Amino acid sequence: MKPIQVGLLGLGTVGTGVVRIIEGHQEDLMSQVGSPIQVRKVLVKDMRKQRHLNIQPELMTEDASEVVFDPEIDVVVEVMGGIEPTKQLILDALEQGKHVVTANKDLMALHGPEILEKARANNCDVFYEASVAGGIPIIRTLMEGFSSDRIKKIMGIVNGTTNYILTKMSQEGAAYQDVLKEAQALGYAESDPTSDVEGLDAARKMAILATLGFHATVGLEDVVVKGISSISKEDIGYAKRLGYEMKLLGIAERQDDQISVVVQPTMVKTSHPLASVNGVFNAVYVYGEAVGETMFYGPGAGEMPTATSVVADLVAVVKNLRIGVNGKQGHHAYRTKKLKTDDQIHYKNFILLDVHDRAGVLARITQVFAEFGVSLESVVQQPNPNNPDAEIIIITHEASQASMRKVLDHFVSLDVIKEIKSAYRVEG
Ligand SMILES: NC(=O)C1=CN([C@@H]2O[C@H](COP(=O)(O)OP(=O)(O)OC[C@H]3O[C@@H](n4cnc5c(N)ncnc54)[C@H](OP(=O)(O)O)[C@@H]3O)[C@@H](O)[C@H]2O)C=CC1
Ligand SMILES: N[C@@H](CC=O)C(=O)O
Ligand code: NA
Repeated sequence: MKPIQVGLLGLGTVGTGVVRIIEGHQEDLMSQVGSPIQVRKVLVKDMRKQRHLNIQPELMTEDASEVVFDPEIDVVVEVMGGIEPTKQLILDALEQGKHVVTANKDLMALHGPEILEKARANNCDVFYEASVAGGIPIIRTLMEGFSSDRIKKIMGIVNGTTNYILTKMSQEGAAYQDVLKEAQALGYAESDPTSDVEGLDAARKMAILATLGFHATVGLEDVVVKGISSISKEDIGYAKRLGYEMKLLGIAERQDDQISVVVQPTMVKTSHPLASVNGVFNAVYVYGEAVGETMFYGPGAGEMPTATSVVADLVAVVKNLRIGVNGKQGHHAYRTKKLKTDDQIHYKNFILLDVHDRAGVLARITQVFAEFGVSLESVVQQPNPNNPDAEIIIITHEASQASMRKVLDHFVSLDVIKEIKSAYRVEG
């Protein structure tokens, strides 16, 4: 059978893994799809750059048109990242009737609907398994494995870089900046690592997962985002002492036809399976009305895990080619999106207050919670040898986001409170 010709856009961390898997697993791949898979052309930015694998120099190009307009190329694998010129290259490839596999969550979260529409119009596949949770087959799981269920909640640790940083801070007391540098050296971080640490990368992934899970187009603008850069060692220490782990959690919830999607540092009870997801590992917890609780775990970034998902998508394209069903996936986002308002979003909260140590303080504080209808699970006042004042740690029962905001706003002007030191969502 005629070899399948692949054009690669990018030969960085993921692209290198893709070439290694195509070459190293060729026999198995061929047995599954019925023909050899060959890399025909590879786009890079700088051909003089030293590469970590042996690749014939004549396969490399700095001219994207040699990939997207080559009539011999059947599938374009996009692992270069970014929005432009990447988006235009993908649209051009689809226009040429080429199928596309991409690892690009930035692009799929922002322009997924346009790209998928173009693919349908040209009877082409666009697969993007590697874009969320690197090596975990979560996109295929939501699209196919849970097609019969109605998903109510998706909670994910979907950014390897931040999970790596938080784990090292929690387990080794490591300094934030040092661990970030390590994550960059290991190829986990994005070219602009602020998108990892400020939660944007996770937000893009949650937009993709929520779109697939709830069948409504969730855009990046619908995700409320907070990153990890303001988490202190002290916060992590408090979390541990109270029986929680600090995680950057993406949480997408649906109640009837209303949804909410957030990414924020969250204190996760140590008994919850997400609390023990450490290092660069990712996990996605999915709760379905019929199936109940499920969780998917694996490496969320890195050369070979991410390339595994990319090449699996490539195999899916070729299998579709064999049976002539490319571009026939149908619409996944068939529902109208309705977002919850702040008073419809409920969760437990952790609050750490620095207060004046005098009579009546606790009563004043609990009065504010009562005023806004927030019920408390526990209130602990503890001396701090480094602090002449007192620290009060509060865990609330589930309360609406709107009420909690009012409580915190009120605290700012309450004379007995010196500082709201931290406030986090609590799960589990
Ligand atoms: N790294 C990871 O663990 C994961 C990454 N992803 C996604 O995969 C994609 C690739 O990531 P990664 O491999 O880490 O990125 P790298 O930065 O390591 O590699 C990017 C590659 O694309 C090439 N490239 C970038 N821009 C251009 C351009 N304008 N023209 C030509 N070539 C270009 C670069 O060329 P040159 O080598 O010459 O500089 C390089 O080979 C991104 O979308 C990322 O978000 C998804 C999951 C995990
Ligand atoms: N920078 C990302 C890479 C994978 O998507 C991460 O750290 O998870
Ligand atoms: Na995946």
